[in-house]
Amino acid sequence: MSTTFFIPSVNVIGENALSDAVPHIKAYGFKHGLIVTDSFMNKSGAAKQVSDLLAKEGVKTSIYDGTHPNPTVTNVNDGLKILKENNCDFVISLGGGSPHDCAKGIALLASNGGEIKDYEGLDVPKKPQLPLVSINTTAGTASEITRFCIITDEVRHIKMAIVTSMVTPILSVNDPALMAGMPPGLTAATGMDALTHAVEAYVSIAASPITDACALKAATLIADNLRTAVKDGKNMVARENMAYAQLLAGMAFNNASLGYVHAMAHQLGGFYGLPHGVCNAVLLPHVEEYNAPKCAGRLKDIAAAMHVNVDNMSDEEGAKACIAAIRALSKDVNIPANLTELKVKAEDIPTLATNALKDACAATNPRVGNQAEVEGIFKSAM
Ligand SMILES: NC(=O)c1ccc[n+]([C@@H]2O[C@H](COP(=O)([O-])OP(=O)(O)OC[C@H]3O[C@@H](n4cnc5c(N)ncnc54)[C@H](O)[C@@H]3O)[C@@H](O)[C@H]2O)c1
Ligand SMILES: CCCCCCO
Ligand SMILES: [Fe+2]
Ligand SMILES: [Zn+2]
Repeated sequence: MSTTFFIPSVNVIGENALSDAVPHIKAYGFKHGLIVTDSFMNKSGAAKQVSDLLAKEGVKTSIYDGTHPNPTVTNVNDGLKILKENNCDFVISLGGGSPHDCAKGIALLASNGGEIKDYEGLDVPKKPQLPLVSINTTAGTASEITRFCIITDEVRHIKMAIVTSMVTPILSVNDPALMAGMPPGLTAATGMDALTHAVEAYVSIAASPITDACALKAATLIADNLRTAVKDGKNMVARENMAYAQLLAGMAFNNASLGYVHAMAHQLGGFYGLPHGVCNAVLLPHVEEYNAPKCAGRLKDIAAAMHVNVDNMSDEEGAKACIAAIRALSKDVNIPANLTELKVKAEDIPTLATNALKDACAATNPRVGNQAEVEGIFKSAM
């Protein structure tokens, strides 16, 4: 059976990526872009920096800066209104995963019409979204390159996964200078989200030689650079390596998908509005302990990529060493120790587990669990 490898056709990464991306954007010939961002990125002046760069090339911009962390259906509808009022012919997302996903929702409705919930699930939209240029400022969700769009339905308190190549941006920008201002907690959470993407993609039943290469390199770069990026956010070598790491991890999961960590983390995000990366980091060791009987050798490979000496270890020992390395990294970057610290309530676990088993990410987990087992994993993380 063949595999398909989805990524944007143009991806500008590293020092000066933002200014180096401008000629690519100009070449598309767009006239008026909607910048989709959040209030922090607007107040910090980043949105003005982007609009000024484009204005110099004769490209007009309008701004929607109402994106919430875990963007909502209302965010998408509010942004779409501004896009239509200004007759925008393309969309620019500026920020982390939340503005990227909000922008995907806006761009998708601009070309396909209807409501965002109409597109929940796999490959529903018939037409590509309005062209999207994604400028990334966290490292990261890799939403700036993926075919996933996660929108919170604030009425049903669930996160809808819209999975379609029709939401893939045409151009992604990863400039470490836009990431240098991330506080240590955000650097740690988004870095552990990227590690989760690499690990889940590598143990996924849909892994391929291409996604494996991306996942292992991502794990190495994260092991080598995340601690430094958290301790010294102005270390631009660490910031640039984390930008590459999260992009590689995104290339992996965009094509191998994910597993129970994300399926369960999405429920915590939808139910409690908890930060995505933190939920993943707390759940990751517990899910991989559950998965280990089915993918010990794969976890041993991840341990080796994270510079653990597994030469004389069995697969089972290597898997244990991998989970220990993940826990050590999590601790070193001050990720909360458990779900209790995140104020998750034990009485919610049955609902969280039911919804996690329905999440699109669950389908590629290497071990197939049932309600009781997934409840057990949540309980072990409390
Ligand atoms: N579509 C996908 O492929 C995909 C993958 C993983 C996660 N996600 C989604 O991404 C969202 C999480 O995104 P995130 O973790 O990037 O965070 P985020 O976009 O929610 O941003 C979190 C906070 O950090 C701030 N911030 C962003 N960049 C900053 C910077 N450079 N300096 C200082 N502050 C900055 C934002 O203003 C915001 O207040 C979740 O909704 C999750 O579901 C999507
Ligand atoms: C299959 C849905 C993938 C969602 C991206 C990570 O939040
Ligand atoms: Fe996710
Ligand atoms: Zn993620």
